[in-house]
Amino acid sequence: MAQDVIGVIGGSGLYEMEGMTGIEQVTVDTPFGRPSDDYITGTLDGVPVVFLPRHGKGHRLTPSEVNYRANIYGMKKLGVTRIISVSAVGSLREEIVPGHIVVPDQFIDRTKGIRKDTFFGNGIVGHVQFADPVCRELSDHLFAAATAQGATVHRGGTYVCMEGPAFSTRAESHLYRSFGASVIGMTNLTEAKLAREAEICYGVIALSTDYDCWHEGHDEVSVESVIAIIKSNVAMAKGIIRAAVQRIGGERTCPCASALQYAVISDTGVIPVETREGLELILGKYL
Ligand SMILES: CSC[C@H]1O[C@H](OP(=O)(O)O)[C@H](O)[C@@H]1O
Ligand SMILES: Nc1ncnc2[nH]cnc12
Repeated sequence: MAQDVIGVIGGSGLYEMEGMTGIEQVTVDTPFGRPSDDYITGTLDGVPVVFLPRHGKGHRLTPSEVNYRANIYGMKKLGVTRIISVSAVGSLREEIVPGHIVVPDQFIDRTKGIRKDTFFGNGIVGHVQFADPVCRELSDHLFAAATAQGATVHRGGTYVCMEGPAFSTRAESHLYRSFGASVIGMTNLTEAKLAREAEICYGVIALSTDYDCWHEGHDEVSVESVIAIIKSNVAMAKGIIRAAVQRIGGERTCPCASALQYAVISDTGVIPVETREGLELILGKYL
């Protein structure tokens, strides 16, 4: 596939991407195991796109079970340089009404170390910069695309990434509000870290589906209420993706493209052969 492929990771409620043409279902093997599902490759209004449902078709994988490393590695293998993540989130702020879109620019990590969130280890140590965890350029395009589609869009905001799968306690929900966080979900931080290590730009279209459990005037979050909001907004979300892929493209000038340049601290001589081979696609040019 030609360069400059856009990856779309569909979250809860988004298991396929309508409107793609020339589609192929591609099974990808990775040194990190199997991705959530086969990738769907093709074009969306002429733009090369690769689609992957994060939880697998039929929503088979919990947020902790998703093999994020395989998912991101597979995207890299298919030539993806930018990933649009589409996700459902709970709102932690009054003004982020269910049905609104948020394009977050920060994360707080409340995962529990169960998931693998780095390509490093097994004899190679590296530390990428992550102060700005999403790609600013890509996020600007996502904001513009969502606005052009008529959505109410909040630019920036902090996404709390919890482990799940149970939703938060009320005390936790209030705690996250006191942090100044905007939204809560269970997946995006892990993807953002791995995308950064794979030098892939990462940006998020988050659909606010509920007020979690802090809001006295609203029922606490349930799967039923989340799915109801997703269903009534899925056309808008797909419209935003279509509009976004038209805006994105060309040479990358952001720091994401060279995130690994100064990241590796290990002496190249000590890196085991199998580790080196497994990371050739991601790190080969630096080793
Ligand atoms: C169905 S509610 C909880 C579920 O929804 C979000 O999924 P995603 O981020 O893949 O859109 C959240 O992270 C949980 O996995
Ligand atoms: N309230 C919430 N907490 C965590 N993940 C969510 N996804 C959608 N709503 C959520």
